[in-house]
Amino acid sequence: MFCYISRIYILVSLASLLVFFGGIYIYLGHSTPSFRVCPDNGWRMEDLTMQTGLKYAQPSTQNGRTDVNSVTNWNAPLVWEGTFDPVVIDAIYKKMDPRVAVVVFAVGKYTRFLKGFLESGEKYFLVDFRVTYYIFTDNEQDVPKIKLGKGRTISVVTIPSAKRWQEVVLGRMKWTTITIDKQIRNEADYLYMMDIDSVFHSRFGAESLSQLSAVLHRGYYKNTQRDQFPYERRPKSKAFIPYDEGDYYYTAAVWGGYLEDMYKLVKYCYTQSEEDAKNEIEAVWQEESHLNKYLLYNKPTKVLSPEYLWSDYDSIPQDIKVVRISQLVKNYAEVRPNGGQ
Ligand SMILES: CC(=O)N[C@H]1[C@@H](OP(=O)(O)OP(=O)(O)OC[C@H]2O[C@@H](n3ccc(=O)[nH]c3=O)[C@H](O)[C@@H]2O)O[C@H](CO)[C@H](O)[C@@H]1O
Ligand SMILES: [Mn+2]
Repeated sequence: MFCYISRIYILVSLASLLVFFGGIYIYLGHSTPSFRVCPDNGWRMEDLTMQTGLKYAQPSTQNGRTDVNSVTNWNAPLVWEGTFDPVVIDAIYKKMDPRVAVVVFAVGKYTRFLKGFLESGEKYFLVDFRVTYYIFTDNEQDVPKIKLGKGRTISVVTIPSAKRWQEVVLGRMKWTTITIDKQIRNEADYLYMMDIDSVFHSRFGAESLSQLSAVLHRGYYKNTQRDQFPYERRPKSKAFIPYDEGDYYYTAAVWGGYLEDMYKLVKYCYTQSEEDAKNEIEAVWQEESHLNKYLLYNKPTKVLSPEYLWSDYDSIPQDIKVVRISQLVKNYAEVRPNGGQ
């Protein structure tokens, strides 16, 4: 009898242990990427909690931006200056203290852009957050020594040189996929992909963080009909989008999200472009075409206005109240290994 009870007791104990640890395993985010937990402090991503006693302006249901739309037709925020309060946003996201990876490529002559990008990034990009710049380059010696803020680091990844710029821009998908698997997965909660030929001019903060955030391309955000978007139109390519479909045209120069969601998307762009290469076709705007295809059928959870990537080539219209980061004017023919466009 005693023996029988103790056997039941052991079985029940084992079962409860299983349930307990199973629960912790699921809680720690091993089930779905959107349930990730910051490993350092156990804070769940996108828990919109805030400390008590914070002082900030009362939000209004009546006043806000009226000159632009600040919500998509799938009810995701469309972020413009004036649609968020940085005090509230920072309070929410600082509680989690996420680790943010920024992946940039500086291959060939593009190392000249590193200094301006990094120095301005230290002034304006997610200030007071933990940031690691992953610099993929074929020339480690040309990575400048920049004074970084607390909790911010640089990690250099050496990759081969390239003969064609198209090879570099598409290669970003391949090398990022490989390096997330090898290294970044254990070091970051969010990941951004960015062009290096840009300079930050103003706050680019935690309001940009979400499961998947994409930026409206400055050239097509206002009056362009969907059949005029520069999507890939040849059915032979994996990036093909028919003329009567499309939401927006997104830039491939700034995009970000949860590490695992970004991994899935970067890998998608990589494998789709590999398929295209097998079929002897290259999408019209390389990875940007594949990115736009993905985001049409897998909607981003935040859409960022062109404030989050403007260009020094263009004048600034009324609805762009602040330029947060801008592409530099460059001599394409001089800076690219196989010349211009
Ligand atoms: C504003 C915008 O929409 N930018 C996109 C547009 O780029 P851009 O015309 O701005 O292309 P780009 O010359 O800046 O190339 C994209 C990035 O690749 C890297 N790079 C490129 C060439 C090279 O020799 N070495 C090197 O390191 C570097 O990080 C650069 O910023 O079209 C490209 C693909 O056609 C990409 O989709 C860019 O994201
Ligand atoms: Mn660029």
